[in-house]
Amino acid sequence: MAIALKSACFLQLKKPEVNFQGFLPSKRAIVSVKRYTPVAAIKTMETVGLSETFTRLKKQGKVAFIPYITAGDPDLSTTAEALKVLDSCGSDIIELGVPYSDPLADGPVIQAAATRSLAKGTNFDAIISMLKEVVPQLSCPIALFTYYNPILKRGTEKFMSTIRDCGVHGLVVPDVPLEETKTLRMEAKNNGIELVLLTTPTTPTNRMKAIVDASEGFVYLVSSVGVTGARASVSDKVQTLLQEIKEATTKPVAVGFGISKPEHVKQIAGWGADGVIVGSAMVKLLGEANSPQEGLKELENLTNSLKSALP
Ligand SMILES: O=P(O)(O)OC[C@@H](O)[C@@H](O)c1c[nH]c2ccccc12
Repeated sequence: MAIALKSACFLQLKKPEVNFQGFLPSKRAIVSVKRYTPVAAIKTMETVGLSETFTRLKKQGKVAFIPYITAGDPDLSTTAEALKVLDSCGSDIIELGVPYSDPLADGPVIQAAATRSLAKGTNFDAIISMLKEVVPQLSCPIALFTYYNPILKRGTEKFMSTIRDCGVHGLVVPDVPLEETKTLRMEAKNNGIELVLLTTPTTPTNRMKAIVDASEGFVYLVSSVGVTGARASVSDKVQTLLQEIKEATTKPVAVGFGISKPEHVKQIAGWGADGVIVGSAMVKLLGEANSPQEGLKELENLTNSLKSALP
């Protein structure tokens, strides 16, 4: 397999000569050059799922870096490149958002990204086709991020088998109430998809315990009330919330909402989080740049600065 290294981080992986399609999604062999290894260590990586990723990181005393970007913003080919940049810069899991017309939990940055993407004609089938091309070139797992309606529209079983077949490992659905997750969890399990559930600062303790019990892959701790969007600081309440969740489960906990600076990342890792999730700050760079190449470069720079702040 020929690899042309474009820059310390931006890696152009040629499509592998060997057709990996014959492997089960989780059994793909992959070649990856990680940016932060002084000597480019070419190694074949097995793309593993979310919980296995956290297990590996924990053994290394590392905290997962989990960026979120909106598919199709500014366009799907840039999304494909962005996934490769994020992977090459050492992201441990990538959350890929399916744009939706009524993103009630999203702030202005991600709402605008979804609007731009939908205006470009991005749809679920096009996202799946892109992922079929790109996922075999990645060394980190993808967690698809969607509101509940696109799943219901397609049918839960069909939705799950479709995302499984393109190599997606995880799924995050922020607006499905716990009481309605039974079918979702069953179909996810039947298709080897890890369904991540979310708990918030206002979730009652008993409900939090039920959520962490049901969550697969990791538990998503929403750091603050309100909608997504970069904040100036991270609430100290997150430290207490993390302690409460860790008393209730041994599952990994990743914190999201508002994280946008190296000091945020350091603080959350210091409070014992197993992962940090950064969305709006990433989406803003990609969607508001003067060109896709400029957006990809800025995405690379922000990823490197946040990733280097993590143990
Ligand atoms: O954008 P932020 O503040 O960095 O938060 C992560 C967030 O983007 C991502 O996980 C996400 C995007 N849309 C959401 C809706 C609900 C919960 C989480 C999300």
